[in-house]
Amino acid sequence: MSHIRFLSRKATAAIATIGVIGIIAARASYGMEALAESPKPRETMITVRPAMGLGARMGFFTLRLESAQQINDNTKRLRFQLPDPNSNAGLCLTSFILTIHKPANAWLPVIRPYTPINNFNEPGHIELLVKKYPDGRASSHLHSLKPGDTLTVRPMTSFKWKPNEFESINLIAGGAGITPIFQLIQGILNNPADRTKIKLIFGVNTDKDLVLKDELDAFERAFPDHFKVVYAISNPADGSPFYKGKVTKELLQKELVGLKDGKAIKIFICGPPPMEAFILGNKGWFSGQKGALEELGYSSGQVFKF
Ligand SMILES: Cc1cc2nc3c(=O)[nH]c(=O)nc-3n(C[C@H](O)[C@H](O)[C@H](O)COP(=O)(O)OP(=O)(O)OC[C@H]3O[C@@H](n4cnc5c(N)ncnc54)[C@H](O)[C@@H]3O)c2cc1C
Repeated sequence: MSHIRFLSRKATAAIATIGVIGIIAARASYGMEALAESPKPRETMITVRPAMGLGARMGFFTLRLESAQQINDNTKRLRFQLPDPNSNAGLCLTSFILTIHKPANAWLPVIRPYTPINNFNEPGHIELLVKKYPDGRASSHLHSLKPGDTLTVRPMTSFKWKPNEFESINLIAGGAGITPIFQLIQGILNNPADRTKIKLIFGVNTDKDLVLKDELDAFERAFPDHFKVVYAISNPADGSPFYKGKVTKELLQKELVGLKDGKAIKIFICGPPPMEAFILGNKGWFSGQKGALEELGYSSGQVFKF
């Protein structure tokens, strides 16, 4: 019995390893193609020189942590130096990076996506905003990094943004899910040729979870005709000036802009699993739960989930 169990554990690990390598290779080649094919506006181009080391040939790069800033009790802003201080990171709107590290006692590496949030025009750096989950393998590792430590990453393309493809977009972010949404907002507003109107609904648990609020407020002041934000707090502090409660169907109905059946609209969403299930639905073998957006008449083609 124990022999059979041992063999099956080995087989399982081998299959898992092949699977992970396959996923990395497939996603890596997708990312390469996507980066090569996509139109690359000058302001969203970054050129990362490959690090000379393990993984360089697969498109992985080694970044050095310059500084780590604690934003609230569970979130850090991590600033990494790019290999070339004079170039920017080679990402197009929208992108994320895969981080990879191998815990000492683990067979397989831990690979997770994170979203650069700094201005893509800025040379020499990328910045991540990372929320630490209790026992979270990647987030705990990232939070443990000290200035001078290195991190292996792989750039990847997400939704390929084309300026002015949509007249208006609605963005729905929950908690740490603000990062890809913020990247999109910043990329649009930093491009004077992009006239897309943006409405953001940002839901969090408490007032202190409103990360990037200063930056969002500054965008709203600078681009009052193009960007509006609504903050929703499920457990607000006394006197909190924001919408009180979770993101509900009623709130979506009140705040989302644009026509449900218009082609000129797109909705982007990134949030914790329960929020995404509520808004997008949870359809599977045992559940046929409709999402709030579908109930409000939006079609799945109008929605992109990061
Ligand atoms: C495209 C994309 C971009 C992302 N960008 C960022 C980013 O910029 N910043 C950032 O902080 N995160 C980001 N994430 C989430 C990130 O990739 C990890 O999923 C997250 O950090 C947890 O990984 P972990 O290894 O620490 O936790 P795990 O070891 O995978 O899980 C540990 C525990 O945390 C819980 N947990 C894990 N993820 C979540 C979650 N999202 N909500 C609630 N509980 C959770 C698990 O249920 C488990 O109990 C992004 C995800 C995607 C898909």
